[in-house]
Amino acid sequence: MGLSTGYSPAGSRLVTTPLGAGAGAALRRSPQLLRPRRPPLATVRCSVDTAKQVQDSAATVAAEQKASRKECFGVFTNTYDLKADSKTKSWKKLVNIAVSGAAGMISNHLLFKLASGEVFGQDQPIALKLLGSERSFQALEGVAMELEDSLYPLLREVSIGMDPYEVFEDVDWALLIGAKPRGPGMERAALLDINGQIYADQGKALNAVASRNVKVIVVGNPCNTNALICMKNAPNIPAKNFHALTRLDENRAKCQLALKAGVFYDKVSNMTIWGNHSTTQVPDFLNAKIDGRPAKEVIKDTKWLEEEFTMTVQKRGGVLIQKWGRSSAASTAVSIVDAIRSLVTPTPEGDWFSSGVYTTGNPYGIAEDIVFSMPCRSKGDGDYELATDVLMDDFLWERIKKTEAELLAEKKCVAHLTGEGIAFCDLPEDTMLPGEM
Ligand SMILES: NC(=O)C1=CN([C@@H]2O[C@H](COP(=O)(O)OP(=O)(O)OC[C@H]3O[C@@H](n4cnc5c(N)ncnc54)[C@H](OP(=O)(O)O)[C@@H]3O)[C@@H](O)[C@H]2O)C=CC1
Ligand SMILES: O=C([O-])CC(=O)C(=O)O
Repeated sequence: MGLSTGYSPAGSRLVTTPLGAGAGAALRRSPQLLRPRRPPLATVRCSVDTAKQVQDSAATVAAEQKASRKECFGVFTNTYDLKADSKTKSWKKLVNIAVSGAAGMISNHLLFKLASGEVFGQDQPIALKLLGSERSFQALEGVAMELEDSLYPLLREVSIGMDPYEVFEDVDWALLIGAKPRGPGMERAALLDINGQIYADQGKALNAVASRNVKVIVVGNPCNTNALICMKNAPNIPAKNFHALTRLDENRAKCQLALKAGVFYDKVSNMTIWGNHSTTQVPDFLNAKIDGRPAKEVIKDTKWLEEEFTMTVQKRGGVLIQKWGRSSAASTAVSIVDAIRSLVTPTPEGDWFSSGVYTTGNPYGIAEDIVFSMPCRSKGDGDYELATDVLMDDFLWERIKKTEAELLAEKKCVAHLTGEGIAFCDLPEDTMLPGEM
């Protein structure tokens, strides 16, 4: 970084300031400027590649700088030369990551993990594109200020906005967390409709402007059906690229098996969560292994596995809310990190991980055309294959059918959002999110 530029307190004029003062200038903006009608958005790159400046005409560069700086947050308006950094530090090409619900609880943990390099690696510079709303915009600026103050070397750009068509432009990853929480007395059908609408809009936006190979992880609940809606509204993006987060459930299940077996949790492998991220989910103890041996051989108490273990995992979120008064945020952020890392690093030989993915073409006989948590393996290229070396028995299959029935019913409730006709909502029973009791 050389000369640094920031917003003037007056707003429209760009001023050149000594290095570091750009952030201060951004923070001193008046309240109106802190909440502009149209928020600053990264419709162009935040940064200006100084190597490129040498070749381009001065006028083009000036225009590009003006446009880009206007649309980035605080210190991230500053010029940097990523090419020079890549050379000296062997950094990879910048990865663009969009996060929705970015001012929420989960994001508050996740963003700092992303920026620290623990997710994509210490040689991977990133740009964060944070999606908020009128409701959260000021909070989002607070989040961006904390990111500025953390001085993460790998965090090259931060932009904030309220329009998914602008925030999602060229993104390589979309971590979709924003969703209305289910309030007391609210029907699951109403939640499906409200949040489904959000995910239909965001799917359309991804379809229009994101990288053609964007990987999408849907966290906002009900995450399986939200992921299906998002995917159906993004026909130009491979269906395989959409995931619903069930990694938190997998982590919870591993923890319970480790506790019962008296081992550390890194000894538990092949832990599948089948189905919906709800209380019908199926933590699979038939295929799970402890220290390389079938879990059922190590834990001989079948009653415990079938009843207590299963229920504890299904309802872990609710118990946590009762204790803490809020839903899991830190452990959810950790599980999002795990989910991403499972896609960008090769799966250890013989193991697998759980993710809610599109069922079409699945080898297990699960109904097609839903998003269902299943065992996956990755070569570390962002893609995955479903594991085929999986055992099935009557107990497991019966439970899988129950969670499948729930997802098929959810799908009917949102037919108006997936382009499949008129919605008809007749849920088999009002099952709960893991966080509800
Ligand atoms: N899959 C999983 O394993 C888990 C999923 N979850 C789910 O993740 C989601 C986010 O959780 P968390 O970060 O704790 O929640 P928060 O309430 O802290 O944040 C959620 C964000 O959602 C956005 N939002 C979108 N629409 C609405 C709306 N109509 N009303 C209120 N907020 C809205 C808000 O941002 P903005 O205003 O900017 O849009 C808000 O910041 C929830 O749906 C939760 O159920 C939680 C734990 C585990
Ligand atoms: O229901 C919620 O919001 C929380 C949740 O998904 C979980 O803890 O698994």
